[in-house]
Amino acid sequence: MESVNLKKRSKFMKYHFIINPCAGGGKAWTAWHQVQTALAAKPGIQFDHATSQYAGHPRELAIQAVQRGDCDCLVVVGGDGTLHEVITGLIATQQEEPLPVGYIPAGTGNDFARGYRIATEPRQALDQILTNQHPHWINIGHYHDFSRECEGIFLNNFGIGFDAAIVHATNHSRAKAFLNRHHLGTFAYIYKAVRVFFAQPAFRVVVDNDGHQRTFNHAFLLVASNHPYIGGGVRIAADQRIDRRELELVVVEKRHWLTLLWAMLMFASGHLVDSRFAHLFRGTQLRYAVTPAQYGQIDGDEPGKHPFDLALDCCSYPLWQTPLW
Ligand SMILES: Nc1ncnc2c1ncn2[C@@H]1O[C@H](COP(=O)(O)OP(=O)(O)OP(=O)(O)O)[C@@H](O)[C@H]1O
Repeated sequence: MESVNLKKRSKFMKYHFIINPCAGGGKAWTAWHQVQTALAAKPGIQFDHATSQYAGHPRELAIQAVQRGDCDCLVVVGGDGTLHEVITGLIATQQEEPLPVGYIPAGTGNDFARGYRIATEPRQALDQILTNQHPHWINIGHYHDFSRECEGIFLNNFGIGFDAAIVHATNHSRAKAFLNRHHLGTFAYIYKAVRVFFAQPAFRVVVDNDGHQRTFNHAFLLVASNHPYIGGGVRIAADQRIDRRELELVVVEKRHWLTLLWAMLMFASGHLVDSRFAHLFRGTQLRYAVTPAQYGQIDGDEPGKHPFDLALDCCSYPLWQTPLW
């Protein structure tokens, strides 16, 4: 994918907003109203919008925007799941000159905004888009799962085991909608994390590290990251950068519940990578397999519970948004 002609777009751009009104328990809808007010105060900015009506619709709206060809930048108002869907749709269209994306974060976790340094205040995030002058190419994780013969991307992370079981438990919790509505989504994660900690069994991971196999028979947490943050701001890959063509894989083992508890406390405090409990692998390509069946999470979405046989590599996509620093 080339960045040809993207520079000339900085003036007279037309923005197409895609809003997921349900993201963040309705936070995105409030954010969109703030964005609309801010746009109304800036005459001359051309924009239109579409509201997603169901899960999967953001992807379809992104593809339709490319097919119409009547905008210069797609702006997502929603959570990381909505952004993931939109970029998946855009990559699927295989545009010669990719339509750049801006993001107004309004989900529960907003890890992508932390990783790319986007303000969580909608008007400030909008300014980062409107004042931007050139495309910023970000790294994106691409996976092929040979166990199910499917592929896809991740902007944040692809987790298997502990974090994915928390995502599963939280997503299927009856309290989630209530807690989100009252901006208490983080408590739902913590509550489920404690329960999963005791319930989650160890599993087997075989990592192919440049032709040398490393086997972990008691893996508990396995996360491939594209930037440092997971689970609403926990630092799991401290040195990872979203503008660097690289992925980081961390494996944590369950040897004894006390050492695991210590590792999980290091994880929660953002110091896991400094601990002796974490095994790190870095590269533009990663290859590993997991047995038996485990929960997975891809940017917070659930591919289901099954064995994984994964090959990861990197691709890139342009954002039209200046990072905060
Ligand atoms: N109108 C809609 N009704 C229900 N779901 C929708 C609608 N529009 C989009 N979705 C789906 O909602 C899902 C979750 O969105 P998203 O991840 O952005 O919000 P969130 O879960 O609140 O935020 P976070 O991922 O930060 O926790 C996406 O898969 C998206 O397809």
